[in-house]
Amino acid sequence: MGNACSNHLGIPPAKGPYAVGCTDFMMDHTAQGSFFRLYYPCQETEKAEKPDWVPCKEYFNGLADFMKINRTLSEKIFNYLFGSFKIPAYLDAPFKSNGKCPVVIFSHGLGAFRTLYSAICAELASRGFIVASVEHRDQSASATYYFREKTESEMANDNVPKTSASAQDSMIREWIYYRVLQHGESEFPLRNKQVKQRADECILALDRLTQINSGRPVQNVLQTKFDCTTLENSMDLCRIAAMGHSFGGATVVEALCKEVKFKCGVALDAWMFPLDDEIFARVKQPIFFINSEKFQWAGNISRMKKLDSASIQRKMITIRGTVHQSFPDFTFLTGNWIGKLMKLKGEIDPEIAIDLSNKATLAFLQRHLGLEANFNQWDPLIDGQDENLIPGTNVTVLQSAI
Ligand SMILES: CCN(CC)CCN(C[C@]12C[C@](c3ccc(C(F)(F)F)cc3)(C1)C2)C(=O)Cn1c(SCc2ccc(F)cc2)nc(=O)c2c1C=CC2
Repeated sequence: MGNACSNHLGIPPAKGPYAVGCTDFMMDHTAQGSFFRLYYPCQETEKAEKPDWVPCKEYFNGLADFMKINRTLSEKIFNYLFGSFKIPAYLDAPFKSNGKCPVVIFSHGLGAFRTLYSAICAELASRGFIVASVEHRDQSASATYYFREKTESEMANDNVPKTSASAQDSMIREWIYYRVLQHGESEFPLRNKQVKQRADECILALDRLTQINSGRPVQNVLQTKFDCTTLENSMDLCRIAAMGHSFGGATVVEALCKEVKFKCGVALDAWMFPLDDEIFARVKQPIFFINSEKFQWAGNISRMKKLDSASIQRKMITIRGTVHQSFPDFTFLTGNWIGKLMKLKGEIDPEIAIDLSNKATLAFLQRHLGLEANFNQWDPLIDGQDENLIPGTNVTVLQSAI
């Protein structure tokens, strides 16, 4: 059953002209460092294998904590349901592009982590973007890790001979799990602090990419086979956007406010709660809100509308028949009835929904990053002109609430 049903299920392959490479990058090794999964246009290589979608079991444990279900039981279920899926990209494949690539920094949602939006990130990479999907250490991720040096005693009782000890052997992996809101703890102070840290982590990821692009030596603490020097002069650092899902959508608004290098933002089903009221007047860049039909509510939409501006382009569309989970990869990985039961799928075919979201995103990025591609063919989607799109929102917002 497991393998049979997973044959027709899987993360949809990217549709753009480029093959997609994927690698992980962490620098430095501490919890204050930058950790992201990089998706990029690569050389066609049949020999490279595709990376595991969920890199290790601790992520499933974190997901169980997030969903308040038992760890041992859920680890078996998750492994059975999702253990065999691969990402539609070639692990550590050599970078290839004719010309400088625009850059997108992607921020995941509450309880998610860096690998769960590969359908979106791989699609952008197949269209010529370099995409860094950040893994946040603000305790909003289901799980994440960093490294600390081994103590003398830990080194002592190692059986690794000192001679062969590599950087990795002198380091211990430390896990940070999802921080559950304590009983009676008010949510806003936590989420507000987290959204600020998340924005800083997006800016730090951009700084690391800038370092890699300049050819200055970088030290990736993860010993991948990917050679970062092949990315020298590969990025167009005048064409940078921020993108994110849910909590990651709020992170987009916060990051745009803090860093003008982000020329525009795309917020997928943004959760606006963590943001300070006074931020809305301070954001100067164009923002595209792509919403699901089922997740949004009046209070959340009215905060998005606070960003409406006569001079700065702010757009909003809603994809019919979608739910909050229509954006992360889970929506492709279960059969219909499990998917609908767990609210991982809406009424619309998940591939049609993500295709609309991706094409609308590409059109918006071409318009506001000044790309010379053909993504403007999808301009009508930015205005919600499609049978599966609603211009603006389906949610009624009282005029007084705006
Ligand atoms: C009871 C837990 N309670 C926690 C506060 C609410 C939990 N919840 C609804 C969920 C996530 C759900 C999920 C995942 C994954 C499977 C699986 F089975 F496929 F693995 C199933 C069921 C459980 C749908 C959300 O938090 C929704 N949400 C999300 S979901 C982002 C996400 C998380 C984990 C993923 F694997 C993929 C995507 N990101 C946000 O930024 C925000 C919200 C709400 C406000 C802000």
